[in-house]
Amino acid sequence: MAARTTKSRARPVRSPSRRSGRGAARTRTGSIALIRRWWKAAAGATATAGFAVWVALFDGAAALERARDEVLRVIGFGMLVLAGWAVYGAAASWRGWYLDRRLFARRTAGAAALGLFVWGLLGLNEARWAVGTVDFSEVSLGGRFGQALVAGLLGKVAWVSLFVIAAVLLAPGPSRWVAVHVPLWLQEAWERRLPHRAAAAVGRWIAFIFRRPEREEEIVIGAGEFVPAQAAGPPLEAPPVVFRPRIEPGAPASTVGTGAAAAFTTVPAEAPAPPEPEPEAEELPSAFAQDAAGSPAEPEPEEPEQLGLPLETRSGWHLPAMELLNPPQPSASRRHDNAARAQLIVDTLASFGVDATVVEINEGPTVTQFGVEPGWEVRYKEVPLRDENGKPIVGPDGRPKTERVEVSRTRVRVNKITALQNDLALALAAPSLRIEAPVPGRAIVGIEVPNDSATVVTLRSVMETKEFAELARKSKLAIALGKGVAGAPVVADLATMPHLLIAGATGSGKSVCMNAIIACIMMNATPDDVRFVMVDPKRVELVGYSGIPHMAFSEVIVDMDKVVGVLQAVVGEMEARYKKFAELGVRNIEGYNKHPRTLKKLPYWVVIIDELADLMMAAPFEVEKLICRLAQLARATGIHLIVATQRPSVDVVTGLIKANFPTRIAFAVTSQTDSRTILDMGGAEKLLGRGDMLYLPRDAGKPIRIQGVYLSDAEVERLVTFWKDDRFRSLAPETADALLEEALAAQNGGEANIEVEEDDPLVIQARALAEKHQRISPALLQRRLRVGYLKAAKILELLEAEGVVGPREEGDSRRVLARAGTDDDG
Ligand SMILES: Nc1ncnc2c1ncn2[C@@H]1O[C@H](COP(=O)(O)OP(=O)(O)OP(=O)(O)O)[C@@H](O)[C@H]1O
Repeated sequence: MAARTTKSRARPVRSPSRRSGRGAARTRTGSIALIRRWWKAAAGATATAGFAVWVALFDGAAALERARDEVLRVIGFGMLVLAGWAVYGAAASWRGWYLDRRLFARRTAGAAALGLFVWGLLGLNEARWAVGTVDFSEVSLGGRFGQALVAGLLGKVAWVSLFVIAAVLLAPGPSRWVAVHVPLWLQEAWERRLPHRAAAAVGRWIAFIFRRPEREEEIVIGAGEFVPAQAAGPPLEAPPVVFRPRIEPGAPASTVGTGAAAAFTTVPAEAPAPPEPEPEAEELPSAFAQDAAGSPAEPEPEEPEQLGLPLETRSGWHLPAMELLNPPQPSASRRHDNAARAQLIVDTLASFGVDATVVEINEGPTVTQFGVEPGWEVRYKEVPLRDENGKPIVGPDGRPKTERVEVSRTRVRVNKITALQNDLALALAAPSLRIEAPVPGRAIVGIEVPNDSATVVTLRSVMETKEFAELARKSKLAIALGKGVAGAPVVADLATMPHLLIAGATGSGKSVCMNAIIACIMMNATPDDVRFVMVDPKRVELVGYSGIPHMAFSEVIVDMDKVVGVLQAVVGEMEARYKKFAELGVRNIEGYNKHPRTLKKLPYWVVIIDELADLMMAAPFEVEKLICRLAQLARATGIHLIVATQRPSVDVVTGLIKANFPTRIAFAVTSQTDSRTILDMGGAEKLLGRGDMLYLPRDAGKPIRIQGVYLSDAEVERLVTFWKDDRFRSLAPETADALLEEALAAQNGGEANIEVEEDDPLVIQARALAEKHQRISPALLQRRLRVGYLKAAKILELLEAEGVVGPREEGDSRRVLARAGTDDDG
């Protein structure tokens, strides 16, 4: 302050010289001021002009657009949230909400959470809109910020939590109500099995999408002729639909009955087509017909590989190409409506008070399996309604009002469904129906309903599947059996079976099955790998194979006299193999073939007997003994038996034979007893014939239903021609005929040693038998006198010498000459 006073006092002091030149100085100062003013005016004018030019050149609209786009890109329509918050802030200050600090804090936090939740919701929405240069499909309606709010799983969890927080803070009352009631709703939904059903439906839907095998082209047997090939039909059924009864099965008895009857009238069930006559062998589909009309003799292998196996083996053998077999043909479209049949099944069950739903439909080549899930058996009770004083409430009609209350809830028993088998067959108008309860490994009951037309499963269609290819790579004895009820291929390894018993009524498909097994092996194994021993008493089925290099003995055995010798020869081979194994210290054929000291690999032997009943008639004791011996011991030596019979009675398929053949195939049989004889359980009597079979694998508790593969005679012929080709002549391995001759000689030698005296008690009994019969045969003596074939033949020779019986006639039987009996048992 003092300094400022000093300064102001000092200012008036001026130099005398300055005072003296005041006029000139004033003139100079005025011109400088003028220059300065001009300069300022010029600068101002220049700046104004520059600004005017800049304004003239500047594109304000574009800049604004850029700014708007940038804002939209970053916050998107989240600006609405910002606006909402601003409105909330204005309202809070206007209304003085901030005065109640706790309420204000809660509401503010709630508004913030709600705003962020809405912003996240916008961030989830990647709309196909664009504003200016902003594409919302890239940045979302919530802009980048909205997108960031819901990024990743954690972001989404946090976003959902924001909603909960907002709801709790802004609406605590309703939130509490929801929190109390939602668990109750969930509990009820759980009790009604809604989540289970939803999960099952989703699971089935996924399974339906991913599991369904590709529709293979197939051939269809139509009404007496093969239906011409058609393009693949419509999808078998819509994605999983659960069929529920249209009537209430759990309702009190009174509601069932009229309800069921009413429901049946509306079911648009289609009447199944009338049974179609058997196709004639000549009337084969296009591919088959081509064969009949003289197909090219033998197609040259085009593919270098088949099933991943080299077509040419090291020893010079060639394996036949797949083209030798008939290609799969497209299947015909079905006329039946599976959805209607499923509805009919649940309605029929419901009409008998059985609650069930069809949860799965599997259409196979011959039958369609409806997977039925048993429902609940609910018991109700009528309880009188009472007012708050405990008095019964009376209705307008004067009767006490009642309420229906659930008393108990139990699962429907499976045998309630199986007991309705005939009623279901009636409702579906199905010729026969089989129920598999439960389907192994599944929580459903399988109701198998025949299709209106069967589809032929060609051998090639199963051999070309990856299941078969995988097995064939591991085993030379891989077999394509057919397709299951859901159309999945079924393959098996004969080496692990290790023996197979096939039984079924005549015309059910046994021979086709055996031919398919043989063909399958012939397609994949050379004579160095596998050899066949074939016994065909019927002289029709297997004789066509004679001459192929796979035969262990050069002929197919048709003569019953040789059967015992053949079986003994096979036993001899088995024993010889065991000796070889012992020398090398190995335990089985695999060990022997891999052993470094093995000079020549041993081939597998497959012994095929077409009619066991004929063998058992000819020499029951020897045949049973030898077959059981082989079945028990031959497996390790690589000898496997396939035995077929059309007489599945206990005298043919004896307990001993059954015990030694754990793997069995039952074709259609006439009675449940026959089915029990083969499989130890019923079911085969319900089969439809023509390749429809039940396959009981070794360790399985239950058989699998399969439509067996079909092999035409022309295919067999082509295969046989292939293997009989001259180019293989030099390679043909030695047969084991010497072994057979040795066995037969031993059998004959044994015959020479059998002494039969005239006063032998057996001869006396034979004479007594002759008195009772008009004809007599060795088989009769074998059965009645319990002797072997050779002894029986010797006794008959003695009786012939005595003139009691005549000479041997057709079928080994002899006429009784000494006197005429009463019955014709021979
Ligand atoms: N897998 C199959 N697919 C379609 N049709 C088949 C199948 N198997 C057999 N068939 C039909 O059934 C008919 C009889 O079959 P097959 O000759 O194999 O019966 P079988 O049981 O051996 O009779 P038999 O004991 O009298 O010899 C065949 O001609 C064929 O038309």
